[in-house]
Amino acid sequence: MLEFIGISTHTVAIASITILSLIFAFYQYFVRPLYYFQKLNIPGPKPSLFFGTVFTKEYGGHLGQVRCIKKYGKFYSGLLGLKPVVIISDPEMLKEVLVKQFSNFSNRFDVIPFDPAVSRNLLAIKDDDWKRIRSVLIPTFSATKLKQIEPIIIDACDTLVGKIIKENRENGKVNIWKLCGEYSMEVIMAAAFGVHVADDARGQKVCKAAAIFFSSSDIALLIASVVPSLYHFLSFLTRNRTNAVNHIVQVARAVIAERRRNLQNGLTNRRDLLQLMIEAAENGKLTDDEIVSQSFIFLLAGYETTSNALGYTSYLLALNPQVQQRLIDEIDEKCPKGTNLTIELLSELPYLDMVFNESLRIYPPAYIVNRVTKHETVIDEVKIPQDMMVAIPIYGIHHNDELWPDPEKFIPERFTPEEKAKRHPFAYLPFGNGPRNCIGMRLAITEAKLALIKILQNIVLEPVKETPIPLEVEPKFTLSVANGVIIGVKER
Ligand code: HEM
Repeated sequence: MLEFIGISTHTVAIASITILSLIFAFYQYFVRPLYYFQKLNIPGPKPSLFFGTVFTKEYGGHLGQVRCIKKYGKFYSGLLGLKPVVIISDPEMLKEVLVKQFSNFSNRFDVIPFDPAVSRNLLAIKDDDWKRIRSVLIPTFSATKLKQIEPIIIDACDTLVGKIIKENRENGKVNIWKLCGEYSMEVIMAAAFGVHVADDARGQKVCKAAAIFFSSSDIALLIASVVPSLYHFLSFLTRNRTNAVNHIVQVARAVIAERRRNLQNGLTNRRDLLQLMIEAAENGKLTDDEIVSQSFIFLLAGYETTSNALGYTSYLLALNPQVQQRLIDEIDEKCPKGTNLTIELLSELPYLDMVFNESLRIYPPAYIVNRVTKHETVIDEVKIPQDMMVAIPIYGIHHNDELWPDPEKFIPERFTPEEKAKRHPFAYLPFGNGPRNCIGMRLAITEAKLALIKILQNIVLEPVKETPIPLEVEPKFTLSVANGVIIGVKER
């Protein structure tokens, strides 16, 4: 019959097989994952075709974590595009993942594909490579080594407070979010790239590149999360990001070369994170590619997180005058204006510690982290398959009212030693936990606390009519805010 209209049965057979194969492939690749967890009897929100659960309004982002924990409990499932993921929020189970069964959970799932020039970074590398590089870098972040970059931080604190006062005198208000960003950038550039942002053209080049990197489109990442193999075909969408990375890499290489020339010429170099890594390289412990990758990841993981933490704390203090006054009293007693700031001072300010901890609880800049299983395991009688991505919803845990009564309230007293002792240590994870926790934690805390002391020695923070209340928080690369945060200040 079909021969009458010029189509042979042979052609029809081939077309039918092709169509059936395509339907089968479509089913296998896109539809089957939707039922993966149903078969395993693991609860979770219903995934949608192509995008799974994590991009949906109801279950995606930081607020989705809170909703899901309430609805599905301590262990639920999701789909990151097509990738099955289990989400664990129970502190005891997390202790198992992050510490007790660490050897099975020592790697992360590669959500972000890194450009090859910076792919040897600590966040991304795996297994023995990670172990080796982490052990080389750990001493670089020790208290003694941190002391060596203290002058960089103190300088940046002075600049920050100078800028706040100037902006307030000119405008009667301050974009504290932006200024905290500049402060954090100044510290990380000086510490990890050895360049001074204000008066070094290379510093400005990296700053510009970083700004492009942090603001560039995530469409490629979104598509890659659905079909990972497509990422490399999307280079036209990631060109800006790749160029930005190349600029950052060029500067890092130039500074490394300059530092080596200095040493050959008998000059001494400043002691910062970069210098400590260069010294490790002299002993054959790191390659130049690895140093560049670490400088890059310190910028990526350390800039926005620390800046946001300081921005959120300033915002919370402005809105909570009683807490702010108590903190000012503590600062006035232990280190009044004019006292030389030092890292040692921080141990004398317990209320500052409580305030900063509570701020990181309410607004954890790294609001989700993950691990991946090497082999199948059982935790709390739940079977977790091999190669499974395990997500840890930090924001959801910090806002779980079973762990934190009145979770939206800013109550620094939650962090008195007595209150802390009553709580499971894995109910609070702003820096992750276990051997693969945040390596920059000590630097971040020091940087933020010294800035807060310097700020409150000089000014009082307060809300103005432009201050966003409530704060609209956006889950981007870090937990961020949409349009900056404007506050008022009064000089003391
Ligand atoms: C307030 C600021 C910061 C926060 C909230 C934060 C948070 C985190 C979190 C939650 C993780 C994952 C931990 C885990 O998976 O258990 C992490 C990892 C990491 N952070 Fe931070 N971080 C901050 C600042 C910094 C700074 C200043 C640096 C570096 C200069 C840094 C470098 C890193 C690196 C390299 C990793 C990967 C560690 C590894 O895999 O071994 N972070 N951070």
